[in-house]
Amino acid sequence: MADDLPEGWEIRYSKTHNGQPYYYKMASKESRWDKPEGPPAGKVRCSHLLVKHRDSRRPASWKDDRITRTKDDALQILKGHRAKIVAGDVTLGDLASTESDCSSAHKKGDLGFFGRNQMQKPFEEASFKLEVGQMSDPVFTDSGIHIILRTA
Ligand SMILES: O=C(N[C@H](Cc1nc2ccccc2[nH]1)C(=O)O)c1cc2ccccc2s1
Repeated sequence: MADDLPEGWEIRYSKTHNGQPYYYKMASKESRWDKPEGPPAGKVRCSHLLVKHRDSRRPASWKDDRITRTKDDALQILKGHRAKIVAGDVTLGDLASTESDCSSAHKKGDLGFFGRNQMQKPFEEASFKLEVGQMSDPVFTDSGIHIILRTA
């Protein structure tokens, strides 16, 4: 699909090879038959670990059908998780698998690629500020409190 090409690339159709599709990058005047790799233009890929609390939009998860912890307790728990990741004791993905209150826990917290206007604004803003490989500070959304890792 041409709508998931990396920044600056476009799909064209060969005039000399039976209309065969090829890929062209205007800036470098590069052309190639195989589809270029890389994040789709304007999108990021992130994983996250979510700790919900009693004021969350949906105070329930695969882990807990009634979440009653306070927002402050959720923040302390999340800071504890973040410290373990920063210390290198565990990866965000592995910790998300057991500790995240988001259903993405079953995919090590991976949310896939997303563009702007797809996630709650605080989550989007934090995600688009991250460099690949960087982890956020705690981010507050209506769902709860997140740490976000940009993976692509
Ligand atoms: O909204 C979701 N899950 C909610 C919690 C939640 N709220 C979020 C807000 C922003 C980003 C991720 C978020 N996850 C739930 O389980 O109550 C999503 C789950 C998944 C799973 C795979 C890919 C995307 C998503 S978005």
